[in-house]
Amino acid sequence: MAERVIKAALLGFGTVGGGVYKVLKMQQEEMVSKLGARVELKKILVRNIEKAAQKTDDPSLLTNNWKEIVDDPEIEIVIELIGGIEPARTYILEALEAGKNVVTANKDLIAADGHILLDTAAKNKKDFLHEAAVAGGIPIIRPIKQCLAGNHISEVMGIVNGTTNFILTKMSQNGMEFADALKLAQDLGYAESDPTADVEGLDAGRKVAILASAAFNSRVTFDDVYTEGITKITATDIEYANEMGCVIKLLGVARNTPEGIEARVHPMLIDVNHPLASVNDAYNAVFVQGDAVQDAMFYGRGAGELPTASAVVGDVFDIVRNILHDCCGRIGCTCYKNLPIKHMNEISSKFFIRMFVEDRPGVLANIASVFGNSGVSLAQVIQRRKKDQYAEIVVITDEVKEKNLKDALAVAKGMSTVKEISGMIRVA
Ligand SMILES: NC(=O)C1=CN([C@@H]2O[C@H](COP(=O)(O)OP(=O)(O)OC[C@H]3O[C@@H](n4cnc5c(N)ncnc54)[C@H](OP(=O)(O)O)[C@@H]3O)[C@@H](O)[C@H]2O)C=CC1
Ligand SMILES: N[C@@H](CC=O)C(=O)O
Repeated sequence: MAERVIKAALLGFGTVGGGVYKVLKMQQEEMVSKLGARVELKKILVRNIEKAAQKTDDPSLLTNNWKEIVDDPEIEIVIELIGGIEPARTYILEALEAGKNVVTANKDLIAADGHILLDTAAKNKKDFLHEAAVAGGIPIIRPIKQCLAGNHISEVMGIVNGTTNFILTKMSQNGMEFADALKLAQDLGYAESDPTADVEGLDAGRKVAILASAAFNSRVTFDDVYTEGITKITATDIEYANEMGCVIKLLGVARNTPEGIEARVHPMLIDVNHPLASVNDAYNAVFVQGDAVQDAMFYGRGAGELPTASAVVGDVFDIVRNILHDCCGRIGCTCYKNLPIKHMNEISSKFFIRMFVEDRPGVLANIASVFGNSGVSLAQVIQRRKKDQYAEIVVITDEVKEKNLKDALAVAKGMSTVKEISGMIRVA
């Protein structure tokens, strides 16, 4: 019997697009035994054909004309790896409407418009798969939607951005400057085309929105997620954290609480013995808590060419099986609930606060009293450096609502004895 060939097109030939091209080549022989068919790239959409020609031994694959792909009935799978909202959104919708299945790693788009893309796929009985959009090479979307479908999931949390984890690791273990560590992360292909998305916590926020929607069966978009990045974390914060037996990690947290869904990304001090403390470099780790499975942890490379391509090609192979069994479109949008989002002000944590205050008797007592008036009690006070007439102090609060902490800081900032509040980090 003739070998079945399934034709696919790649949109974008950058870090991940190049990785997918390589992984498909690496799987060239074995995929036929695995799937009962061969996946063949028929076209690669690029902007600059001359530049892209250096990355392939078959430049005839390259095109800068989208119509050559969307109007080609032979192409059954479109792999979108351009990134960003437009033209990716238009291409994906047109591909689905033209009866093609789609794979993407585009978290920006899914975190904003995932329901529209999934509904369009369902209407056309086509697959829209996006495993690579969260935590790079780690399987997490499929496990949540399929393997853990028998659970009521109450929490998903972890390290979901490789670039910031790489930067924090290099700053704390090698004393590297922020800018140098970021440059290295860019050179290694971990960062987004605009790395602001990584360092300001936006990329992790998008992943938290996607994870929360899948885990809690309720639509959570990027706008629902509180985001804070790592740009304000200094070498001094890292030193204090080390002294306290902690490390600083950028964590994404999604919780399904009786008051609504908590969805947030921010740096956090965690004990060195916490399992996430040893997740370093561009590695990611995600914890899932379900009523039946209880605890599950997923760990692996969260970014980069081949790890991300591994997740993309897994989706492509899944689609090939669905095509062969004529069952595309099996899993559409799983958001059948409409749960409220809990406001950040209502979320409770302990806090690490670093400030410069006048170095004289009574000042600390005054600060403690101001915090106490807003319902914030201080569990620990550390005093270290002195500069002129000022002392740098670090206070660790007891667990308190964000709103109370903000009120206390607003009053403290106005105190004549407080020169500056230099840092505020939540403590796990
Ligand atoms: N890098 C990673 O580790 C991971 C990335 N992702 C996601 O994967 C996607 C791709 O990321 P990545 O490969 O890193 O990004 P790159 O910037 O490396 O690649 C994007 C490619 O798309 C091309 N491109 C941009 N606009 C167009 C267009 N209009 N038509 C055709 N080609 C276009 C770019 O061309 P040109 O070279 O001309 O700019 C570039 O080659 C993004 O959605 C990203 O968020 C997900 C997980 C991990
Ligand atoms: N820029 C992202 C890439 C993968 O999603 C990251 O650093 O995690």
